[in-house]
Amino acid sequence: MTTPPISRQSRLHGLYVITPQDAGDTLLEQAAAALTGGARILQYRDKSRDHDRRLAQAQALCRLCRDHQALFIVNDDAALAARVEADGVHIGSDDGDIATARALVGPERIIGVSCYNRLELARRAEAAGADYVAFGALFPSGTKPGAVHAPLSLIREARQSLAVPITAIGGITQDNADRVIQAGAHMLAVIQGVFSAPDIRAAAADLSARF
Ligand SMILES: Cc1ncc(COP(=O)(O)OP(=O)(O)O)c(N)n1
Ligand SMILES: Cc1ncsc1CCOP(=O)(O)O
Ligand SMILES: [Mg+2]
Repeated sequence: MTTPPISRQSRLHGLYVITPQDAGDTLLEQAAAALTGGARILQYRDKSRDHDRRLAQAQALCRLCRDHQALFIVNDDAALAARVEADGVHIGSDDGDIATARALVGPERIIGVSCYNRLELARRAEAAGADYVAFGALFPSGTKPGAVHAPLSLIREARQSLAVPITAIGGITQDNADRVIQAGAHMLAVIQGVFSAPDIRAAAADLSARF
């Protein structure tokens, strides 16, 4: 009897790093450091409209994640996720609906959905086929200063009422990570707390060790 393959969905746990917009030529080097440190999931988040560059960077990051046995998620763009054969896509309220994303990425890939500070959005996302939900910003975020605030109590409440894995995002650092995990988050999504650290690999290793 052959062992069934481990699903992507079962790997939604641990440090989830998101690439910084300003990485420039060092994008791959920075991503490699975070993955070497232990990040289990990496999201390509690029708000530019440079299609060719986005495609090339997504392809390169996808290969890098495969080499590190990490999941690769594309932000906002389900068509790009499908094109580069990423493990999934992350969508928010401006990025189309779950049914459209599912039609683009197919039944097996991961769809993550931003639910901000609203549990009812998460319940609806779960019912519509989301594979994980994200709440935040838990703490003030230098990357997204205008992000709506989600309290830690929401993570606790969500953990009791949802079946899908929960990601926390927004201002997560080595100083507050333990509280977020204790509240019930399966994943910590982090940009500056890893990529603005003096030693990216060490910051990722420290945060990964909290799980
Ligand atoms: C893991 C994760 N959680 C939340 C977000 C935010 O998504 P969205 O609300 O669509 O905002 P942008 O990131 O697109 O500016 C995310 N990207 N990843
Ligand atoms: C994309 C996003 N959505 C809510 S906060 C945030 C930014 C997270 O970045 P950081 O970890 O630097 O606060
Ligand atoms: Mg988005």
